[in-house]
Amino acid sequence: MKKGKILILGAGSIGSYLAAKFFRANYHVDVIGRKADRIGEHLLINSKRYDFPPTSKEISTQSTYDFVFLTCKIYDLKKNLINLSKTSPKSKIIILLQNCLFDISEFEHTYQKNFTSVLVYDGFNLSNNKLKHTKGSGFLVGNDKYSESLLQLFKDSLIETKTTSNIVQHRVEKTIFNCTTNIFSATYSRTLRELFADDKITKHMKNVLYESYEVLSKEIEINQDKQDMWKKLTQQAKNLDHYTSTYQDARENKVTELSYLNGFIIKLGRKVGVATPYTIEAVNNFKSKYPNLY
Ligand SMILES: NC(=O)C1=CN([C@@H]2O[C@H](COP(=O)(O)OP(=O)(O)OC[C@H]3O[C@@H](n4cnc5c(N)ncnc54)[C@H](OP(=O)(O)O)[C@@H]3O)[C@@H](O)[C@H]2O)C=CC1
Ligand SMILES: CC(C)(CO)C(=O)C(=O)O
Repeated sequence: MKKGKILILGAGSIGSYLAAKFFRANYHVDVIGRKADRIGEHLLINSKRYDFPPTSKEISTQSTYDFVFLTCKIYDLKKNLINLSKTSPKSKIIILLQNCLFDISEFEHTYQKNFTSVLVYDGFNLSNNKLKHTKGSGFLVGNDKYSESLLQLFKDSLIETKTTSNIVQHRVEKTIFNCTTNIFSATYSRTLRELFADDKITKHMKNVLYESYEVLSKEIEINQDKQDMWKKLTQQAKNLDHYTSTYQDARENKVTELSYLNGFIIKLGRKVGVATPYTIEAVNNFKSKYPNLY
């Protein structure tokens, strides 16, 4: 007998990974994906073969799920939530996995209010039915009324998780890190190691980190200082032979999430009166290389 019912909306890198892991753990999994048929019946995760659940292009109405995972990009999130509310499958929990800063309460005017979010520290890259998974530190789950059942699901599906009592601080830190590295990785087509090996780029990245920090600290109390944050990022990233997700998107000619990262900082900077010249310069450099992907 199946253990529970799960809907995955977005069969990209993260969605396909979760779908295969949950399916192997004997959950009923429905996958919605525009290009999910490219995966077929088997997904290879780091060359290991997983059966892949049936996929479709439309959400079937009136179903009831234990979990709905929204694994689309942030720019598709609102549209998909509206679509979800129109087709109205019911779910006990709706889980958002997007990077960037967003306010969950923004979505709570939709028909269901049971949102939670998870931060992902591993790296995933899907190409046809092959998924490359680079080990970071797993999935980070906050501490709310949904955590227990979510942790149980991940544990049961052999997905590594960690918990935190303050997911907002982690989200802020991750946003600042992504603002600092991703745009440069894409603009210069470099891995993290290669970025940190270049003094000129490193200086620019540090200025972008400081600016992002200054802007966000006007809105949110950040529990570490910017020098420590820079040191932490440098230690974590300088030896990683990893192309950021933004570079991977740009290489595949896919719209990136940069307008929700650096673009968000520029807009918020204007609102709170903090100048962001280094971020604007980084965005202009990116746009001159990829005019349609911002
Ligand atoms: N990949 C990673 O390592 C990490 C990703 N994240 C975050 O997770 C989120 C998802 O990332 P990722 O999996 O890499 O992104 P992908 O672009 O690989 O996957 C998203 C998928 O959702 C599909 N999609 C969106 N809307 C619909 C819809 N209405 N119907 C059907 N399919 C839809 C997209 O289809 P189409 O291709 O047709 O647009 C795409 O295939 C992002 O916000 C990212 O920041 C966080 C940490 C790590
Ligand atoms: C590079 C990393 C790990 C942090 O900036 C990341 O989250 C990404 O690739 O988007």
